[in-house]
Amino acid sequence: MGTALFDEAKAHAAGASKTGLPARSARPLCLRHAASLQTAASFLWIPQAGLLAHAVGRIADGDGLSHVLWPAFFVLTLGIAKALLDAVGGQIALDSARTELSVRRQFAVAALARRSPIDGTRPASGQVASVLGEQAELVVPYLARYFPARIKASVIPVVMLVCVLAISWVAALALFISMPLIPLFMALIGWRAQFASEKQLAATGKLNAFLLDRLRGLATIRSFNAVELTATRLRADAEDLKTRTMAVLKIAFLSSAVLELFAALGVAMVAVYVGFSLLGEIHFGTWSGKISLTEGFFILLLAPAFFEPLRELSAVWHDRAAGEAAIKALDSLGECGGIEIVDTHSTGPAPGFDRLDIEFKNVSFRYDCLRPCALTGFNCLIEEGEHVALSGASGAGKSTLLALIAGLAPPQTGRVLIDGRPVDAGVRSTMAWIGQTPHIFAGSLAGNVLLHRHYGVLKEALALARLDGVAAAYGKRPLGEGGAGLSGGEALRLAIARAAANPFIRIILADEPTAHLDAVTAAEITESLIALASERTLIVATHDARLAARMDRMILIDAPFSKEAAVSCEN
Ligand SMILES: Nc1ncnc2c1ncn2[C@@H]1O[C@H](COP(=O)(O)OP(=O)(O)OP(=O)(O)O)[C@@H](O)[C@H]1O
Repeated sequence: MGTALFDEAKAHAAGASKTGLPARSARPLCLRHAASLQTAASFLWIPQAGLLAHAVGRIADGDGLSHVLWPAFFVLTLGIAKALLDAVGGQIALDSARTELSVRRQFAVAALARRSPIDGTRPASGQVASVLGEQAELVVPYLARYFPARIKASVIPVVMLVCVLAISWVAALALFISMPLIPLFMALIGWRAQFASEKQLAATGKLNAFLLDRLRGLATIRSFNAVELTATRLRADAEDLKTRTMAVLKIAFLSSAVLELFAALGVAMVAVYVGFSLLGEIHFGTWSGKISLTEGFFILLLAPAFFEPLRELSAVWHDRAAGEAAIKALDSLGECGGIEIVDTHSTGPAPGFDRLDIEFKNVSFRYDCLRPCALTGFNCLIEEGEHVALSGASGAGKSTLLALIAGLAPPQTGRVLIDGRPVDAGVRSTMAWIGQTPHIFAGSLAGNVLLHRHYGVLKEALALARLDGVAAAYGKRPLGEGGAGLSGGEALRLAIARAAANPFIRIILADEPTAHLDAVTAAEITESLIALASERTLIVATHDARLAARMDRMILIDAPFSKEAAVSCEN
């Protein structure tokens, strides 16, 4: 069962690889099996009702209770079988819905992981967290409950109608008249419900994104005295979400009210007809001329059951609207677009490369078509082991160049070659990136340096980064959130120690490592970097003349709009 679903999920993914989206119309096979079991369970009510009506008829005819023992036994047996089929079907539906959700989540996460960190169009983290965590859960009730309910609603009423029609065409007509009005009204309401659900989920995502963003910048908000303005905006967004949620609830209540009204009318019409027929007031509407108590009771038992699948469908109608909106939101996370990282398939530590020379061949790159090129026709060769400073005016493209070496984006024209081949995940695993604000995980300083590597390398890495004193002071105590408690210089040293603890590193990319540091700390960081880069390639984008002077050579990058070539000069 699980395998079949998985195969189908793989087929989704295969079909999706061209479009970037899983095929939405395909339903896992297991969901169909679950719906079949639950439908079969509902059908068992027909023989149960027949047996009950038969027993009541016998009792009314004055037969002894012994004549109803066998029907009672069969009603009980059918009841147990019905409950079992329903429970097994429900469990299968739930399991398949969860598996389907996992497949869609994996697909969305894989697509997000491909998006480059330099892609400015990436969805906000708060929104992603809201869609992947909270909103995605709405897919489960939609698939597990709505899908089987829809199958039941399309099959069971028809069969029950045929059973009633076999006895009385008037009772069948009463049911038939009230039935189509229900799906019609529910379809009309459903379109509105889905629209409202999509808007509500979008508002939830927006509010989460806004909240996370502002929480991250709480210190800035406080220092610029913008607390009240932020709170006002938050209040307005929360109010908007409340309005949208109320709109969805209003529609949900409306759809239930419509169904109950028509179901009650249908059952009432049948009950009036059967009652007056049994009293002898009505003499038409049956094939046999007169309705018996057994037949009348059978029709009365089937009438509410006729509406039951529709009532069930109405109860999960809102799940459909919310579930489809959640699938849409998940799929939109999985959509291709924006800047993608080159080759995200991790191959583990790279096997031996010959010489990791880095070569730019006529490389041009722009972030999007609305912006000018960040690099134009750029050529250069950096040999393995060289220490190079990238210099140039702010906005000249130094960080962009580092990003292209790391394969965080492919160039639009030209080629970036390392060891004579385009950048891939293997060669990326030989690189360390040292930025101005390294990410510090929740945990101890040693844990942040090692990142699950062997403990043996810790001492040497800390010593190289001149972080041993700080590490001794912290001991096993966890660092504050986002590295709170570490100075900017110490956070940078931690990044250097991390790179030193990784034995596979051969290329170090450093983006303005000494920016915002005082002269003494900048000099210390410079020394640590040079120690780290011994027998390794070091490429530093910097405005720091002292750091640049310690490199073997400097590559000067022209200002934007006029970069035809890079000027290289020996130190
Ligand atoms: N993520 C991004 N999305 C869109 N445009 C970007 C992005 N990052 C940089 N740019 C643009 O690309 C150009 C080059 O930016 P880049 O950061 O590479 O310059 P830089 O030389 O490193 O500047 P600085 O010395 O100020 O750090 C600039 O015009 C910048 O506005």
